[in-house]
Amino acid sequence: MTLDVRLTHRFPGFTLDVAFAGSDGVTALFGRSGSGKTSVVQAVAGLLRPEAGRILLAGAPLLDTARQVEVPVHRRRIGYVFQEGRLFPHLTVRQNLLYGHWFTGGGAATGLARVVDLLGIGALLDRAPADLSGGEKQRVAIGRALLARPRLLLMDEPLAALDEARKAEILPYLDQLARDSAVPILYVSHSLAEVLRLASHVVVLEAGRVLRAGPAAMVLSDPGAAGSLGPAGAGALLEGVVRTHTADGLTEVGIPAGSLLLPHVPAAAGAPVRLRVSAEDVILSRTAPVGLSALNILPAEVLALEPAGPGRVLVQVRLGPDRLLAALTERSALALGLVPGEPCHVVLKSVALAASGDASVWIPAAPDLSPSPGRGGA
Ligand SMILES: Nc1ncnc2c1ncn2[C@@H]1O[C@H](COP(=O)(O)OP(=O)(O)OP(=O)(O)O)[C@@H](O)[C@H]1O
Repeated sequence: MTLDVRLTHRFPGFTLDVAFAGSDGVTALFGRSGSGKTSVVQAVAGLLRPEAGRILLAGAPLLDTARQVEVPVHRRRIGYVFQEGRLFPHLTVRQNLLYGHWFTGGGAATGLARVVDLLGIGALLDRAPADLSGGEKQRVAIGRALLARPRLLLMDEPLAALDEARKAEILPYLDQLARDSAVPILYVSHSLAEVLRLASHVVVLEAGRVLRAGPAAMVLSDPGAAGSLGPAGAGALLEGVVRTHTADGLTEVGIPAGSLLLPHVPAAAGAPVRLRVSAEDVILSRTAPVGLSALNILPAEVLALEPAGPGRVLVQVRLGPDRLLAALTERSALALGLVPGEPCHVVLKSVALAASGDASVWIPAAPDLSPSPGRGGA
């Protein structure tokens, strides 16, 4: 099921002008505070009527201002999960979960059992919302949205109100949801860690416009998106498979360009993993380096060089079918004589696990984009 969004809208001092297509799985809307993420989500939900635009879900219009089509909010069958759960305080968890059903007339028993299992909320069914932790409330809110049998789930910073421990508690459920549920998700976040873990597609918004959009790995390794992703954010997202665990406590992970050694990854051989390399953790060499302590050295090819602030360049290289960014000083790039098309070697100082097919695997934190101080200055 695809989502196709094209809209323009003016607020005083801010113009939203975006066009992008979502994908199956999770499409992340990523960008600084005030870049327009919530406005886009509200337009898709039908809570904001854009001045002009067309929004298609699975080819059918939710909105088409040129043809005066506007499907009312309650007919869109879109689930919306907000920052804080917004459960009905006077209803139990079970009643909250079934609330959406009363409108859609779905097969309550089977749907409830599946959603309760997916989100691990079986023990909470008879409790009142006041007796739940923040993470549990969010899981119930997600369950309620799913039980209304939505065609699309909108999640606007669903973890933003939670502390790190609660985020870590709920992320595996979101992972599972992204993998198991047939419902596509439009996920708003300015946390790169969440985006890297969950998203198959990323739309980077900047000042009301789409800066870059595409598969997560392409956007992360695109020098044009680096300014919005932050200095430690850009780099590469590599899909790999656990090959073996070595006797000295490392894990060998196969990626299309070869294999990488990581600190022990607690996942079985054959498990898919998503790896994250920050552009700051990549060294380039023209010749195969010798006598280095780094474990991960792979042949690559220079694709492009982009200025990245005073005295800095971002070098995009091809690593097998993958792309990767290296942040270098201009001086190093000149000294190395890096030009597009030339072979080189990448030395990876650090590789982090961004996600694992095994939801129980510990995921190290990736840097977040801190919200900028004021709104409207985007
Ligand atoms: N109802 C409104 N009236 C006037 N301006 C608005 C309104 N809603 C949003 N804006 C402005 O539109 C811009 C985008 O806001 P929006 O909430 O969509 O951004 P965002 O990327 O979701 O931000 P955040 O991450 O802080 O939630 C901001 O400048 C905001 O002040």
